[in-house]
Amino acid sequence: MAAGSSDLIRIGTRGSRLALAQAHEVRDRLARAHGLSEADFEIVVMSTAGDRIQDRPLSEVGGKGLFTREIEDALLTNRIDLAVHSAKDVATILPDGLVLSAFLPREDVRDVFVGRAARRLADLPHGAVVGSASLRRQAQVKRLRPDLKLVIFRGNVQTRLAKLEAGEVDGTLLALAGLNRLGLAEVATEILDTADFPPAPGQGAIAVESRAGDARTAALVAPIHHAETGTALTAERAFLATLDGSCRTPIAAHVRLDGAGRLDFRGLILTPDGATVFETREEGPAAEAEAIGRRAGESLLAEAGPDFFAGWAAGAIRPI
Ligand SMILES: NCc1[nH]cc(CCC(=O)O)c1CC(=O)O
Repeated sequence: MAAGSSDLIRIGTRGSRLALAQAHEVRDRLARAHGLSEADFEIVVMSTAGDRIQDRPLSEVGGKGLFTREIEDALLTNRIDLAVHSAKDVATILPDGLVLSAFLPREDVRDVFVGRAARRLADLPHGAVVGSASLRRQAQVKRLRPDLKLVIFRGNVQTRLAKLEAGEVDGTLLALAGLNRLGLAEVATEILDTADFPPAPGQGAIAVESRAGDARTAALVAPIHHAETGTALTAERAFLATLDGSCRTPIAAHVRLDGAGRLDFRGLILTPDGATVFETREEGPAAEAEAIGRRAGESLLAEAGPDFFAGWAAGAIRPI
């Protein structure tokens, strides 16, 4: 590619260390796939509402695209060519004119416990304090340990680890994928099994977003797209979309592919106190990923009944 700055491939990202690590991974894979060098790319760092609002739980701040909107605006106004996101931060409905054009091979989907008072979640003393900003993780912890006190714990991975170190909480939960990408996996004191801690839809995957009509960027990212991750994410995102993806509902989903064209889907919704859980499993051809995810969502909606979600609207069930 010519060295003229007009030819630079502009990659939009948030500025956290994790976001930058993800943007660099996309850049490096693109460079390898096309015989390009770092000098052919520009990393454009942007701040999102999710980065600026630190004092409230994400579920209260609400709104779709909390970590993506400003970056999507930059795509739509042609200030960047592609955006790199944690797939789990990307809303199920994208702004008109944008598409998810590639997914990188998925990292480990599991959550980890980082404990100070104990190495294992089960060994925390009665009434210990666990910090998490995620309603899903809060509900899953409450389900196993109703005695624990859950507090809102915002900030990027480093900030949360510093708060833990400072003694603000006795333990916290993080995505192993993020720790791996930061080279910080050794801070985990327990890797949580997906049986008890199924991940958020999309956890561990990096998504590339671009303009729908942008053939140049589509061709650029095609070689770095990982088809299996795309299939898993298609099912998990269809599930989330069917359930409305309200950030106020703890939702978990995990797709496994057997490598022979079959897909195994597990999806759950919980009440925030973890006392009630609805779970579904679906199995089918990987080629029907979207329909399987939707079917799983519909079956949970039917099982949980309208009151499950109506309770939220009416405030009958409160976020912890
Ligand atoms: N906005 C939070 C967020 N979005 C993606 C990740 C981790 C990386 C991933 O799931 O791919 C994290 C941090 C965490 O959950 O610990």
